[in-house]
Amino acid sequence: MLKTEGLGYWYQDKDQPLFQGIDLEFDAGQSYAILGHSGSGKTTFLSLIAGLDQPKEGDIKLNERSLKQIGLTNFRRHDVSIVFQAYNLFTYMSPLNNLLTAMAITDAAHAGDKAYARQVLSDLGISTDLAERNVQHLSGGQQQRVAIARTMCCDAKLVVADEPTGNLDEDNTKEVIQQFQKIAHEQGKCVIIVTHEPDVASQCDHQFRLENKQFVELA
Ligand SMILES: Nc1ncnc2c1ncn2[C@@H]1O[C@H](COP(=O)(O)OP(=O)(O)OP(=O)(O)O)[C@@H](O)[C@H]1O
Repeated sequence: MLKTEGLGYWYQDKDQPLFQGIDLEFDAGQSYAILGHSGSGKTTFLSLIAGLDQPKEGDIKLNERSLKQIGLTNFRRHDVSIVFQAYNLFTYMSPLNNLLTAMAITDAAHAGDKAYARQVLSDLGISTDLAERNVQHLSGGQQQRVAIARTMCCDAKLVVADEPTGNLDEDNTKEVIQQFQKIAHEQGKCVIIVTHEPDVASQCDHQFRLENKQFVELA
């Protein structure tokens, strides 16, 4: 589904590329973890496949179409959904309105469907009562579940997450990873997660480590 071809990136003020010549394939219905030491370039890689930045070398293709051909704005709106460590919800809105807004912005099939949004939230343990409160009244674990619900109710087939469990305790981490597995296995989406935590990575279907400018697949 998503392919990188000879992908390379470097920041102008650095004399070395972060990675170069990267050929990877990510399939629908599968989850992938990207590990690597701090500063190795994991977030940079994620920002390229999320269409937030452009490669210096090589190409990224979604279903054989280059992101350049799709157009980054179009790609970001319809094809990719991002989950951040800091949740990045609209903090002045309720969980329900966060989902409705995301569905409207991305022209999702369920746009405007309040009952559907409530059901997705409820499946993730966000009660009808919580769904109507301001998100700032929710715990970190609950806010991350709202962020995941937002991803689930949008139609983007690619889901990328940057340290999604970085702020969560053990129980919430387990819950969140289970939800990502559901997104991959039940919704048939391609899930790519950057994480520092080997325990989190080992629950994904595939693991890569970014080291020495290359991605090495772990057994
Ligand atoms: N906008 C930028 N300009 C210049 N250098 C940058 C920029 N963003 C990141 N870097 C540098 O690029 C390298 C890779 O950063 P990146 O955030 O991708 O690493 P990471 O593996 O995600 O790190 P961490 O695990 O600590 O989040 C680091 O040395 C970082 O300082």
